[in-house]
Amino acid sequence: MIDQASGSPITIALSKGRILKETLPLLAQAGIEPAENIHTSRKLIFETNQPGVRLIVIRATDVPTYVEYGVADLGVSGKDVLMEHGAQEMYELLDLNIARCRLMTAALKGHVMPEGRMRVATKFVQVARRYYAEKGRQVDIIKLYGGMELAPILDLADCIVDIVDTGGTLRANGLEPLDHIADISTRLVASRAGYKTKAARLQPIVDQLQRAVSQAGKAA
Ligand SMILES: Nc1ncnc2c1ncn2[C@@H]1O[C@H](COP(=O)(O)OP(=O)(O)OP(=O)(O)O)[C@@H](O)[C@H]1O
Ligand SMILES: O=P(O)(O)OC[C@H]1O[C@H](OP(=O)(O)OP(=O)(O)O)[C@H](O)[C@@H]1O
Repeated sequence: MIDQASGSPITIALSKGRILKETLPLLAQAGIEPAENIHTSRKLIFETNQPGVRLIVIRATDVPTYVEYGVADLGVSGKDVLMEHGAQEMYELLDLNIARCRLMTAALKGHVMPEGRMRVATKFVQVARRYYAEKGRQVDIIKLYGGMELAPILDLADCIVDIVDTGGTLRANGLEPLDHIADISTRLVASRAGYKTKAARLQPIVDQLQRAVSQAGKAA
């Protein structure tokens, strides 16, 4: 029998924002509940009802970094963020099947793409670079941090690489989806090195989350 409270704490890194709202019910279903209200607290680190298990709540784009350096044992991160980060030193343990969306290219309706270099606005710089390199298309990437849909309207870019869910944001701004780059959902990740050393304590949490995901799938 393994004492869950023994040794160093298990730290789970959660992405704040959109993903957090959907992650907390899954964690609760898996038996892990923060000791105080994450939504109203300004704290970044939370003890839980499980001795030796704590949560950190950070920017979505920072989760892979905490996991990669091994200071978080598990992380909850969008596949888009993992693709952009590179995430080579990580295991993808589970598809949590939340915050589902697509990574796509989009442009103003009817926009004629240039023959030569194409201007692409995105926050997914590495993903876009890889995608167009594979297609053999010459591009200039313009890094933005949000509201990518504005770039084609003001002729800052010919197209964008962004998240599309309902398509409502594209439509509202006169854009249309073009190429599908990847299906996106939220993943549970672990650092390769960290997972091996703590596997006996991490695996029960992964198993419980797997059950929670299955139950959520059946309920939907
Ligand atoms: N419209 C959407 N529908 C479903 N999932 C989405 C949507 N937009 C983003 N996501 C997913 O949710 C994750 C977090 O999105 P959110 O908008 O909370 O963060 P962000 O604004 O990208 O992060 P930050 O505030 O740190 O820049 C994304 O990485 C993606 O995986
Ligand atoms: O297809 P839809 O259902 O309209 O969803 C897509 C929008 O959602 C995301 O933006 P978010 O609301 O997270 O804003 P931000 O990326 O500008 O912060 C994404 O960047 C798109 O703009």
